[in-house]
Amino acid sequence: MSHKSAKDFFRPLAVGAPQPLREIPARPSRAIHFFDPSNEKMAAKIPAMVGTVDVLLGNLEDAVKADNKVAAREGLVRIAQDTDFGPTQLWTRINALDSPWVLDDLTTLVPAIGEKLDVIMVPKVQGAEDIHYVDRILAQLEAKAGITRPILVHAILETARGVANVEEICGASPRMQGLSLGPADLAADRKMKTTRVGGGHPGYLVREDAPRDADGGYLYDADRFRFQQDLWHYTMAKMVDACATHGVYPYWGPFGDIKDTVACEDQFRNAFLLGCVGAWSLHPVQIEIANRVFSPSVEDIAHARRVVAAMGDGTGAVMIDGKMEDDASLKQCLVLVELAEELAAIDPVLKATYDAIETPEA
Ligand SMILES: CCC(=O)SCCNC(=O)CCNC(=O)[C@H](O)C(C)(C)COP(=O)(O)OP(=O)(O)OC[C@H]1O[C@@H](n2cnc3c(N)ncnc32)[C@H](O)[C@@H]1OP(=O)(O)O
Ligand SMILES: O=CC(=O)O
Ligand SMILES: [Mg+2]
Repeated sequence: MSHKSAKDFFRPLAVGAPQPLREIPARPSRAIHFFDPSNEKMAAKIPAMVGTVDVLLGNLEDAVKADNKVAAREGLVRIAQDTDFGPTQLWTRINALDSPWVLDDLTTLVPAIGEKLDVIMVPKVQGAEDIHYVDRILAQLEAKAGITRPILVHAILETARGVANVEEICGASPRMQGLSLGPADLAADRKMKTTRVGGGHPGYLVREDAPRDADGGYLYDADRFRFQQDLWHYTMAKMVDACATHGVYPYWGPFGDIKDTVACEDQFRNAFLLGCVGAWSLHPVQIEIANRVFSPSVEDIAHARRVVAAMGDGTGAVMIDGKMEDDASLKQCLVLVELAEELAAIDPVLKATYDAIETPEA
């Protein structure tokens, strides 16, 4: 928990810094699309991607070669200054707080493109102290540059200590926009014995009981079903609870097997069903997957609207298709209906799809 008193929580941390937000706006962010601003081929594609993806993120940290750190920072400044982002958010991922690059990242980006930067993603966050550091320096830089609205902060949950401190991280600052689960660094930090970027592992499984022979002996050699388990369930659920408690947004992070679009979709859908609002896209092919998976389906919206219509003032119990619906299932339906409305406001194709759903009689 923050050590600030409640009355000071929403006070700017530097004279002249913008007033902190009291609520994080629910802006669609189904795909956070990563690009390396020092990679000319990738960078050239960014202006045309505006409007096709909810968030474009200029990555300065891992996956950018050490020799290219300055070029990436300068490339991001150039792209941000030259591009009209319209409805698309612009985020960046700065280098780690213990790296030789992060101070220059912050002191360069905020004055140059602070008005255009919606969110700064901070990697390898360990506890509230990391957020407090970023919070204060951002306030100082915003004040100096005359930035008129606060730049929000997003933390990556990718260390064991970060997971242990997840609640205090979410509540460390009114700038906290959300958290992403970073499975690659987290696996390394925990000393998990995997070599992948997200996804399951064939060795992490539960096996069907061995059948018995006529004398009741176990047939251990028999063919038995194996059910691969989810390595990330505990962390994702813990992250979602911490985010919901503090009014910030949870995200799945990267899925590294770019060619396995089916497993990527599964990973994203698990995150969606468990409460996440989006995931990272590392390659253009993952944008469509995230946009589809993190938008409520036509079937879910049709059902949710039926429940809303049938529930009248929102109290009591009704039967729909043999199932009991009441105040609590109505609230779940409203989560989907409200998300659909937010997405329809920025996605005309989705709006037309949702508008075409027949609305039931009340
Ligand atoms: C693991 C923990 C983490 O920190 S994950 C986050 C850090 N990693 C990243 O940000 C990775 C970002 N993505 C990439 O670097 C590339 O997509 C990787 C995975 C290396 C694949 O690149 P490549 O072999 O060029 O793919 P490709 O030949 O299929 O590319 C086709 C065209 O699309 C482009 N492209 C590729 N990725 C992006 C991207 N993220 N954003 C925009 N454009 C992208 C390629 O440059 C290529 O362009 P062209 O057709 O040759 O002109
Ligand atoms: O930064 C992301 C990760 O998985 O590590
Ligand atoms: Mg990482």
